[in-house]
Amino acid sequence: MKVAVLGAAGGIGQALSLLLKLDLPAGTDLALYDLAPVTPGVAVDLSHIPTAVKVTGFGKEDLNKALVGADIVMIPAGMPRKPGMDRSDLFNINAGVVKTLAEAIVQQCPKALVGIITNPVNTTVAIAADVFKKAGTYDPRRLFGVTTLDVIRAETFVGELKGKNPTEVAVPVIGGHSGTTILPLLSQVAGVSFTDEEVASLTHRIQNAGTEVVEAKAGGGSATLSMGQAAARFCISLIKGLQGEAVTEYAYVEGNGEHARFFAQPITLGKNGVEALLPIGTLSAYEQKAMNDMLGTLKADITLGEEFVKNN
Ligand SMILES: NC(=O)c1ccc[n+]([C@@H]2O[C@H](COP(=O)([O-])OP(=O)(O)OC[C@H]3O[C@@H](n4cnc5c(N)ncnc54)[C@H](O)[C@@H]3O)[C@@H](O)[C@H]2O)c1
Ligand SMILES: O=C(O)C[C@H](O)C(=O)O
Repeated sequence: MKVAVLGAAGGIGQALSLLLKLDLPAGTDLALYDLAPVTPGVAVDLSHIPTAVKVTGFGKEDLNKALVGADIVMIPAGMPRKPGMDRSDLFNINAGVVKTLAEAIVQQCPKALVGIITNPVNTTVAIAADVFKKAGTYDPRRLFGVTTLDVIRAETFVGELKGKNPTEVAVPVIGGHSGTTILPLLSQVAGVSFTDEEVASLTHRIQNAGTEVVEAKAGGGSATLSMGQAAARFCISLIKGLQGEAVTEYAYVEGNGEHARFFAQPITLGKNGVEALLPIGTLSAYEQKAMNDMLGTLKADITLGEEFVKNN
């Protein structure tokens, strides 16, 4: 098994690579790629941790070598937000980053499972999909926008509010990964109930949790450590799926198009990536309205990515 991390020297990339060095199955090759000159050093640093995962660093010129034969590619490459910015403000820089990396994946590992972390996820996933489509290699079962951070945040905040161990709380989060497109389904959380006020304030907090971190870091970037953990959890689930275990996760995937071309929903992972699209279940009136209200934004974000690939 080979896992490549693109953007491996960044805040998320380093946290993710550390967790993968610790948690990947013995014998896995972990390839770290980044434009930053420190990348080979990050790999050497990690390689001193005594696990049976072989870490190799690849510098600027060696993207193809990092990708060749990869089974899974995780992409946290690109600019993070600063206070006052929306995720969509990252489009101008990050669209080109994801397009370049997707084009290299087409050449080196067209069958890899690809997890996109780079923002704006609502749009960058559409970019990767259409680069793959143009090249004739697109398989919607193998491309994921990583929205695990929304799920773990929702679990943390519900656990805090209700005095429960967050590891025992499960919160579905559907839609997309920005502002109101992040839609937690609090009506489906087992074993707890919420007042209308709690639903409104928790929903708002989950939707704005990224901004909470951006503001707290005061210009020093966005979530990196919690995102590293979320991405590692998702990557390990992809690995388990490849090994034949049926694992359920939430991710932003191209499903049946019922709500939008790409939509974060529950999926079962297996040997080919998405093995089954699972239903989102029954929504409360509050959630149904929130979904109706945000679909226009989500669809516009997706169209932006589609147009970018068409025109570049
Ligand atoms: N999906 C999510 O839930 C989620 C959560 C947090 C952050 N993010 C996004 O993840 C991205 C990375 O965030 P970060 O905090 O790690 O940023 P960072 O600036 O710390 O790291 C980004 C890294 O990407 C590298 N990079 C830039 N262009 C590259 C390219 N073409 N090829 C390879 N590497 C390249 C940079 O050299 C840098 O090391 C941002 O776009 C951020 O908005 C997404
Ligand atoms: O908020 C951001 O810009 C980063 C990320 O999307 C997050 O949710 O933390």
